[in-house]
Amino acid sequence: MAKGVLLVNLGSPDSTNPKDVKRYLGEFLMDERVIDVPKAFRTFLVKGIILNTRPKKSAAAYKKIWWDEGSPLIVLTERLRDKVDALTSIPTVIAMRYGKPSIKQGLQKLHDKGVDEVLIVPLYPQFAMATTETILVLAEELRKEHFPQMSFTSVPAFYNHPDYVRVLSESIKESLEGVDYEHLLFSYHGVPERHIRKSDITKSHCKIDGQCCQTASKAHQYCYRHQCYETTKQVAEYLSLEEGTFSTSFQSRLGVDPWLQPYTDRTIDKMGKQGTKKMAIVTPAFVSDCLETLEEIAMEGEEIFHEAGGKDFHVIPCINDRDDWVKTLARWIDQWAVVETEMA
Ligand SMILES: C=CC1=C(C)c2cc3[nH]c(cc4nc(cc5[nH]c(cc1n2)c(C)c5CCC(=O)O)C(CCC(=O)O)=C4C)c(C)c3C=C
Ligand SMILES: [Fe+2]
Ligand SMILES: [Fe+2]
Repeated sequence: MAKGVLLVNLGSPDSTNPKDVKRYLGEFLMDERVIDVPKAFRTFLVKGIILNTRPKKSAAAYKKIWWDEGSPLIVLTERLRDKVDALTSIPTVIAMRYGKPSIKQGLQKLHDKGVDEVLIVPLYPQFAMATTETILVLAEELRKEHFPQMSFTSVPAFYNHPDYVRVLSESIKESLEGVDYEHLLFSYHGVPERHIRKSDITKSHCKIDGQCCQTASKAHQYCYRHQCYETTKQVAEYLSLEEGTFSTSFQSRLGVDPWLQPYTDRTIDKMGKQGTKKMAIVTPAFVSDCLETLEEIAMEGEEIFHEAGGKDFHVIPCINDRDDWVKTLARWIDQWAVVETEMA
């Protein structure tokens, strides 16, 4: 039995050309775990409405953040892979849930190296059906159809893992060194409230009422909202942040359904209008900097803050390919390899 690792991130378009952006958004938004409505309605919404207007707007946004080497999200995931691969003896490849390299290509690469035991690492600290779950479901479908000899194990959501909390907290501490700020906002990618209820394995716990996420429940193993608030809480404890100097919000909503609140854009606007002059912002739902951090937060967010009367807007980078994060991932991989070998 030979072991290998598949690091999986969200993915990006092949280029900033609106045609490539349209193809990417089509694959992304037709995923039933992203826009979770009946297929006929999803097809109408995505192909009949969203893909007629959004690709041009998104392409313009991608143009603002694109690097010479390509999409920041892909380049940063490649850098992470190179560093992790150099630290462990287990072959490590990357894959994207949408776009390239696909999960099928990643598994094929591992297969070609003789790997038949795969550790899947969804690069999302918090579980969501639109991220972690869709990766695992697709990987299993591909395994059954193309790689029946392979077996999979996956790294669970690591939102509260002490190693991850330490890496994220240290990254915040370093970025804030010498920075004068009044408020630190933890901005997570949003999801429709409906997704939270759908992922509730108890079918009755998640009410999104401000209390459920603080009341112990086995539902929290799959509750994105709980896991986001827990990441904030544990980082705040690690950094000894004072109550009232930090808060949590949710960004990037799409469509008219209610998404998790408070919304990041409105929060930034409100803070500026209420007199906050210096704020810092961190985006812990993203391991790699991407469109949502480099454009929506660092550009649009800053503009909202300035227009609302704010002055200094400090954006903390994602953990990307930081050495302590690379070492953490390599250690998790090595631990998995040892345990699996001992059990074999
Ligand atoms: C219904 C729509 C969407 C859900 C639900 C959603 C959840 C979700 N997404 C991420 C991480 C990323 N999303 C990114 C871009 C992006 N997300 C959506 C829509 C939903 N996301 C769209 C339409 C886009 C494309 C850009 C745009 O048109 O605005 C990215 C960036 C990709 C990049 O190339 O840089 C990331 C990363 C999470 C973590 C999440 C749920 C928890
Ligand atoms: Fe998204
Ligand atoms: Fe909850």
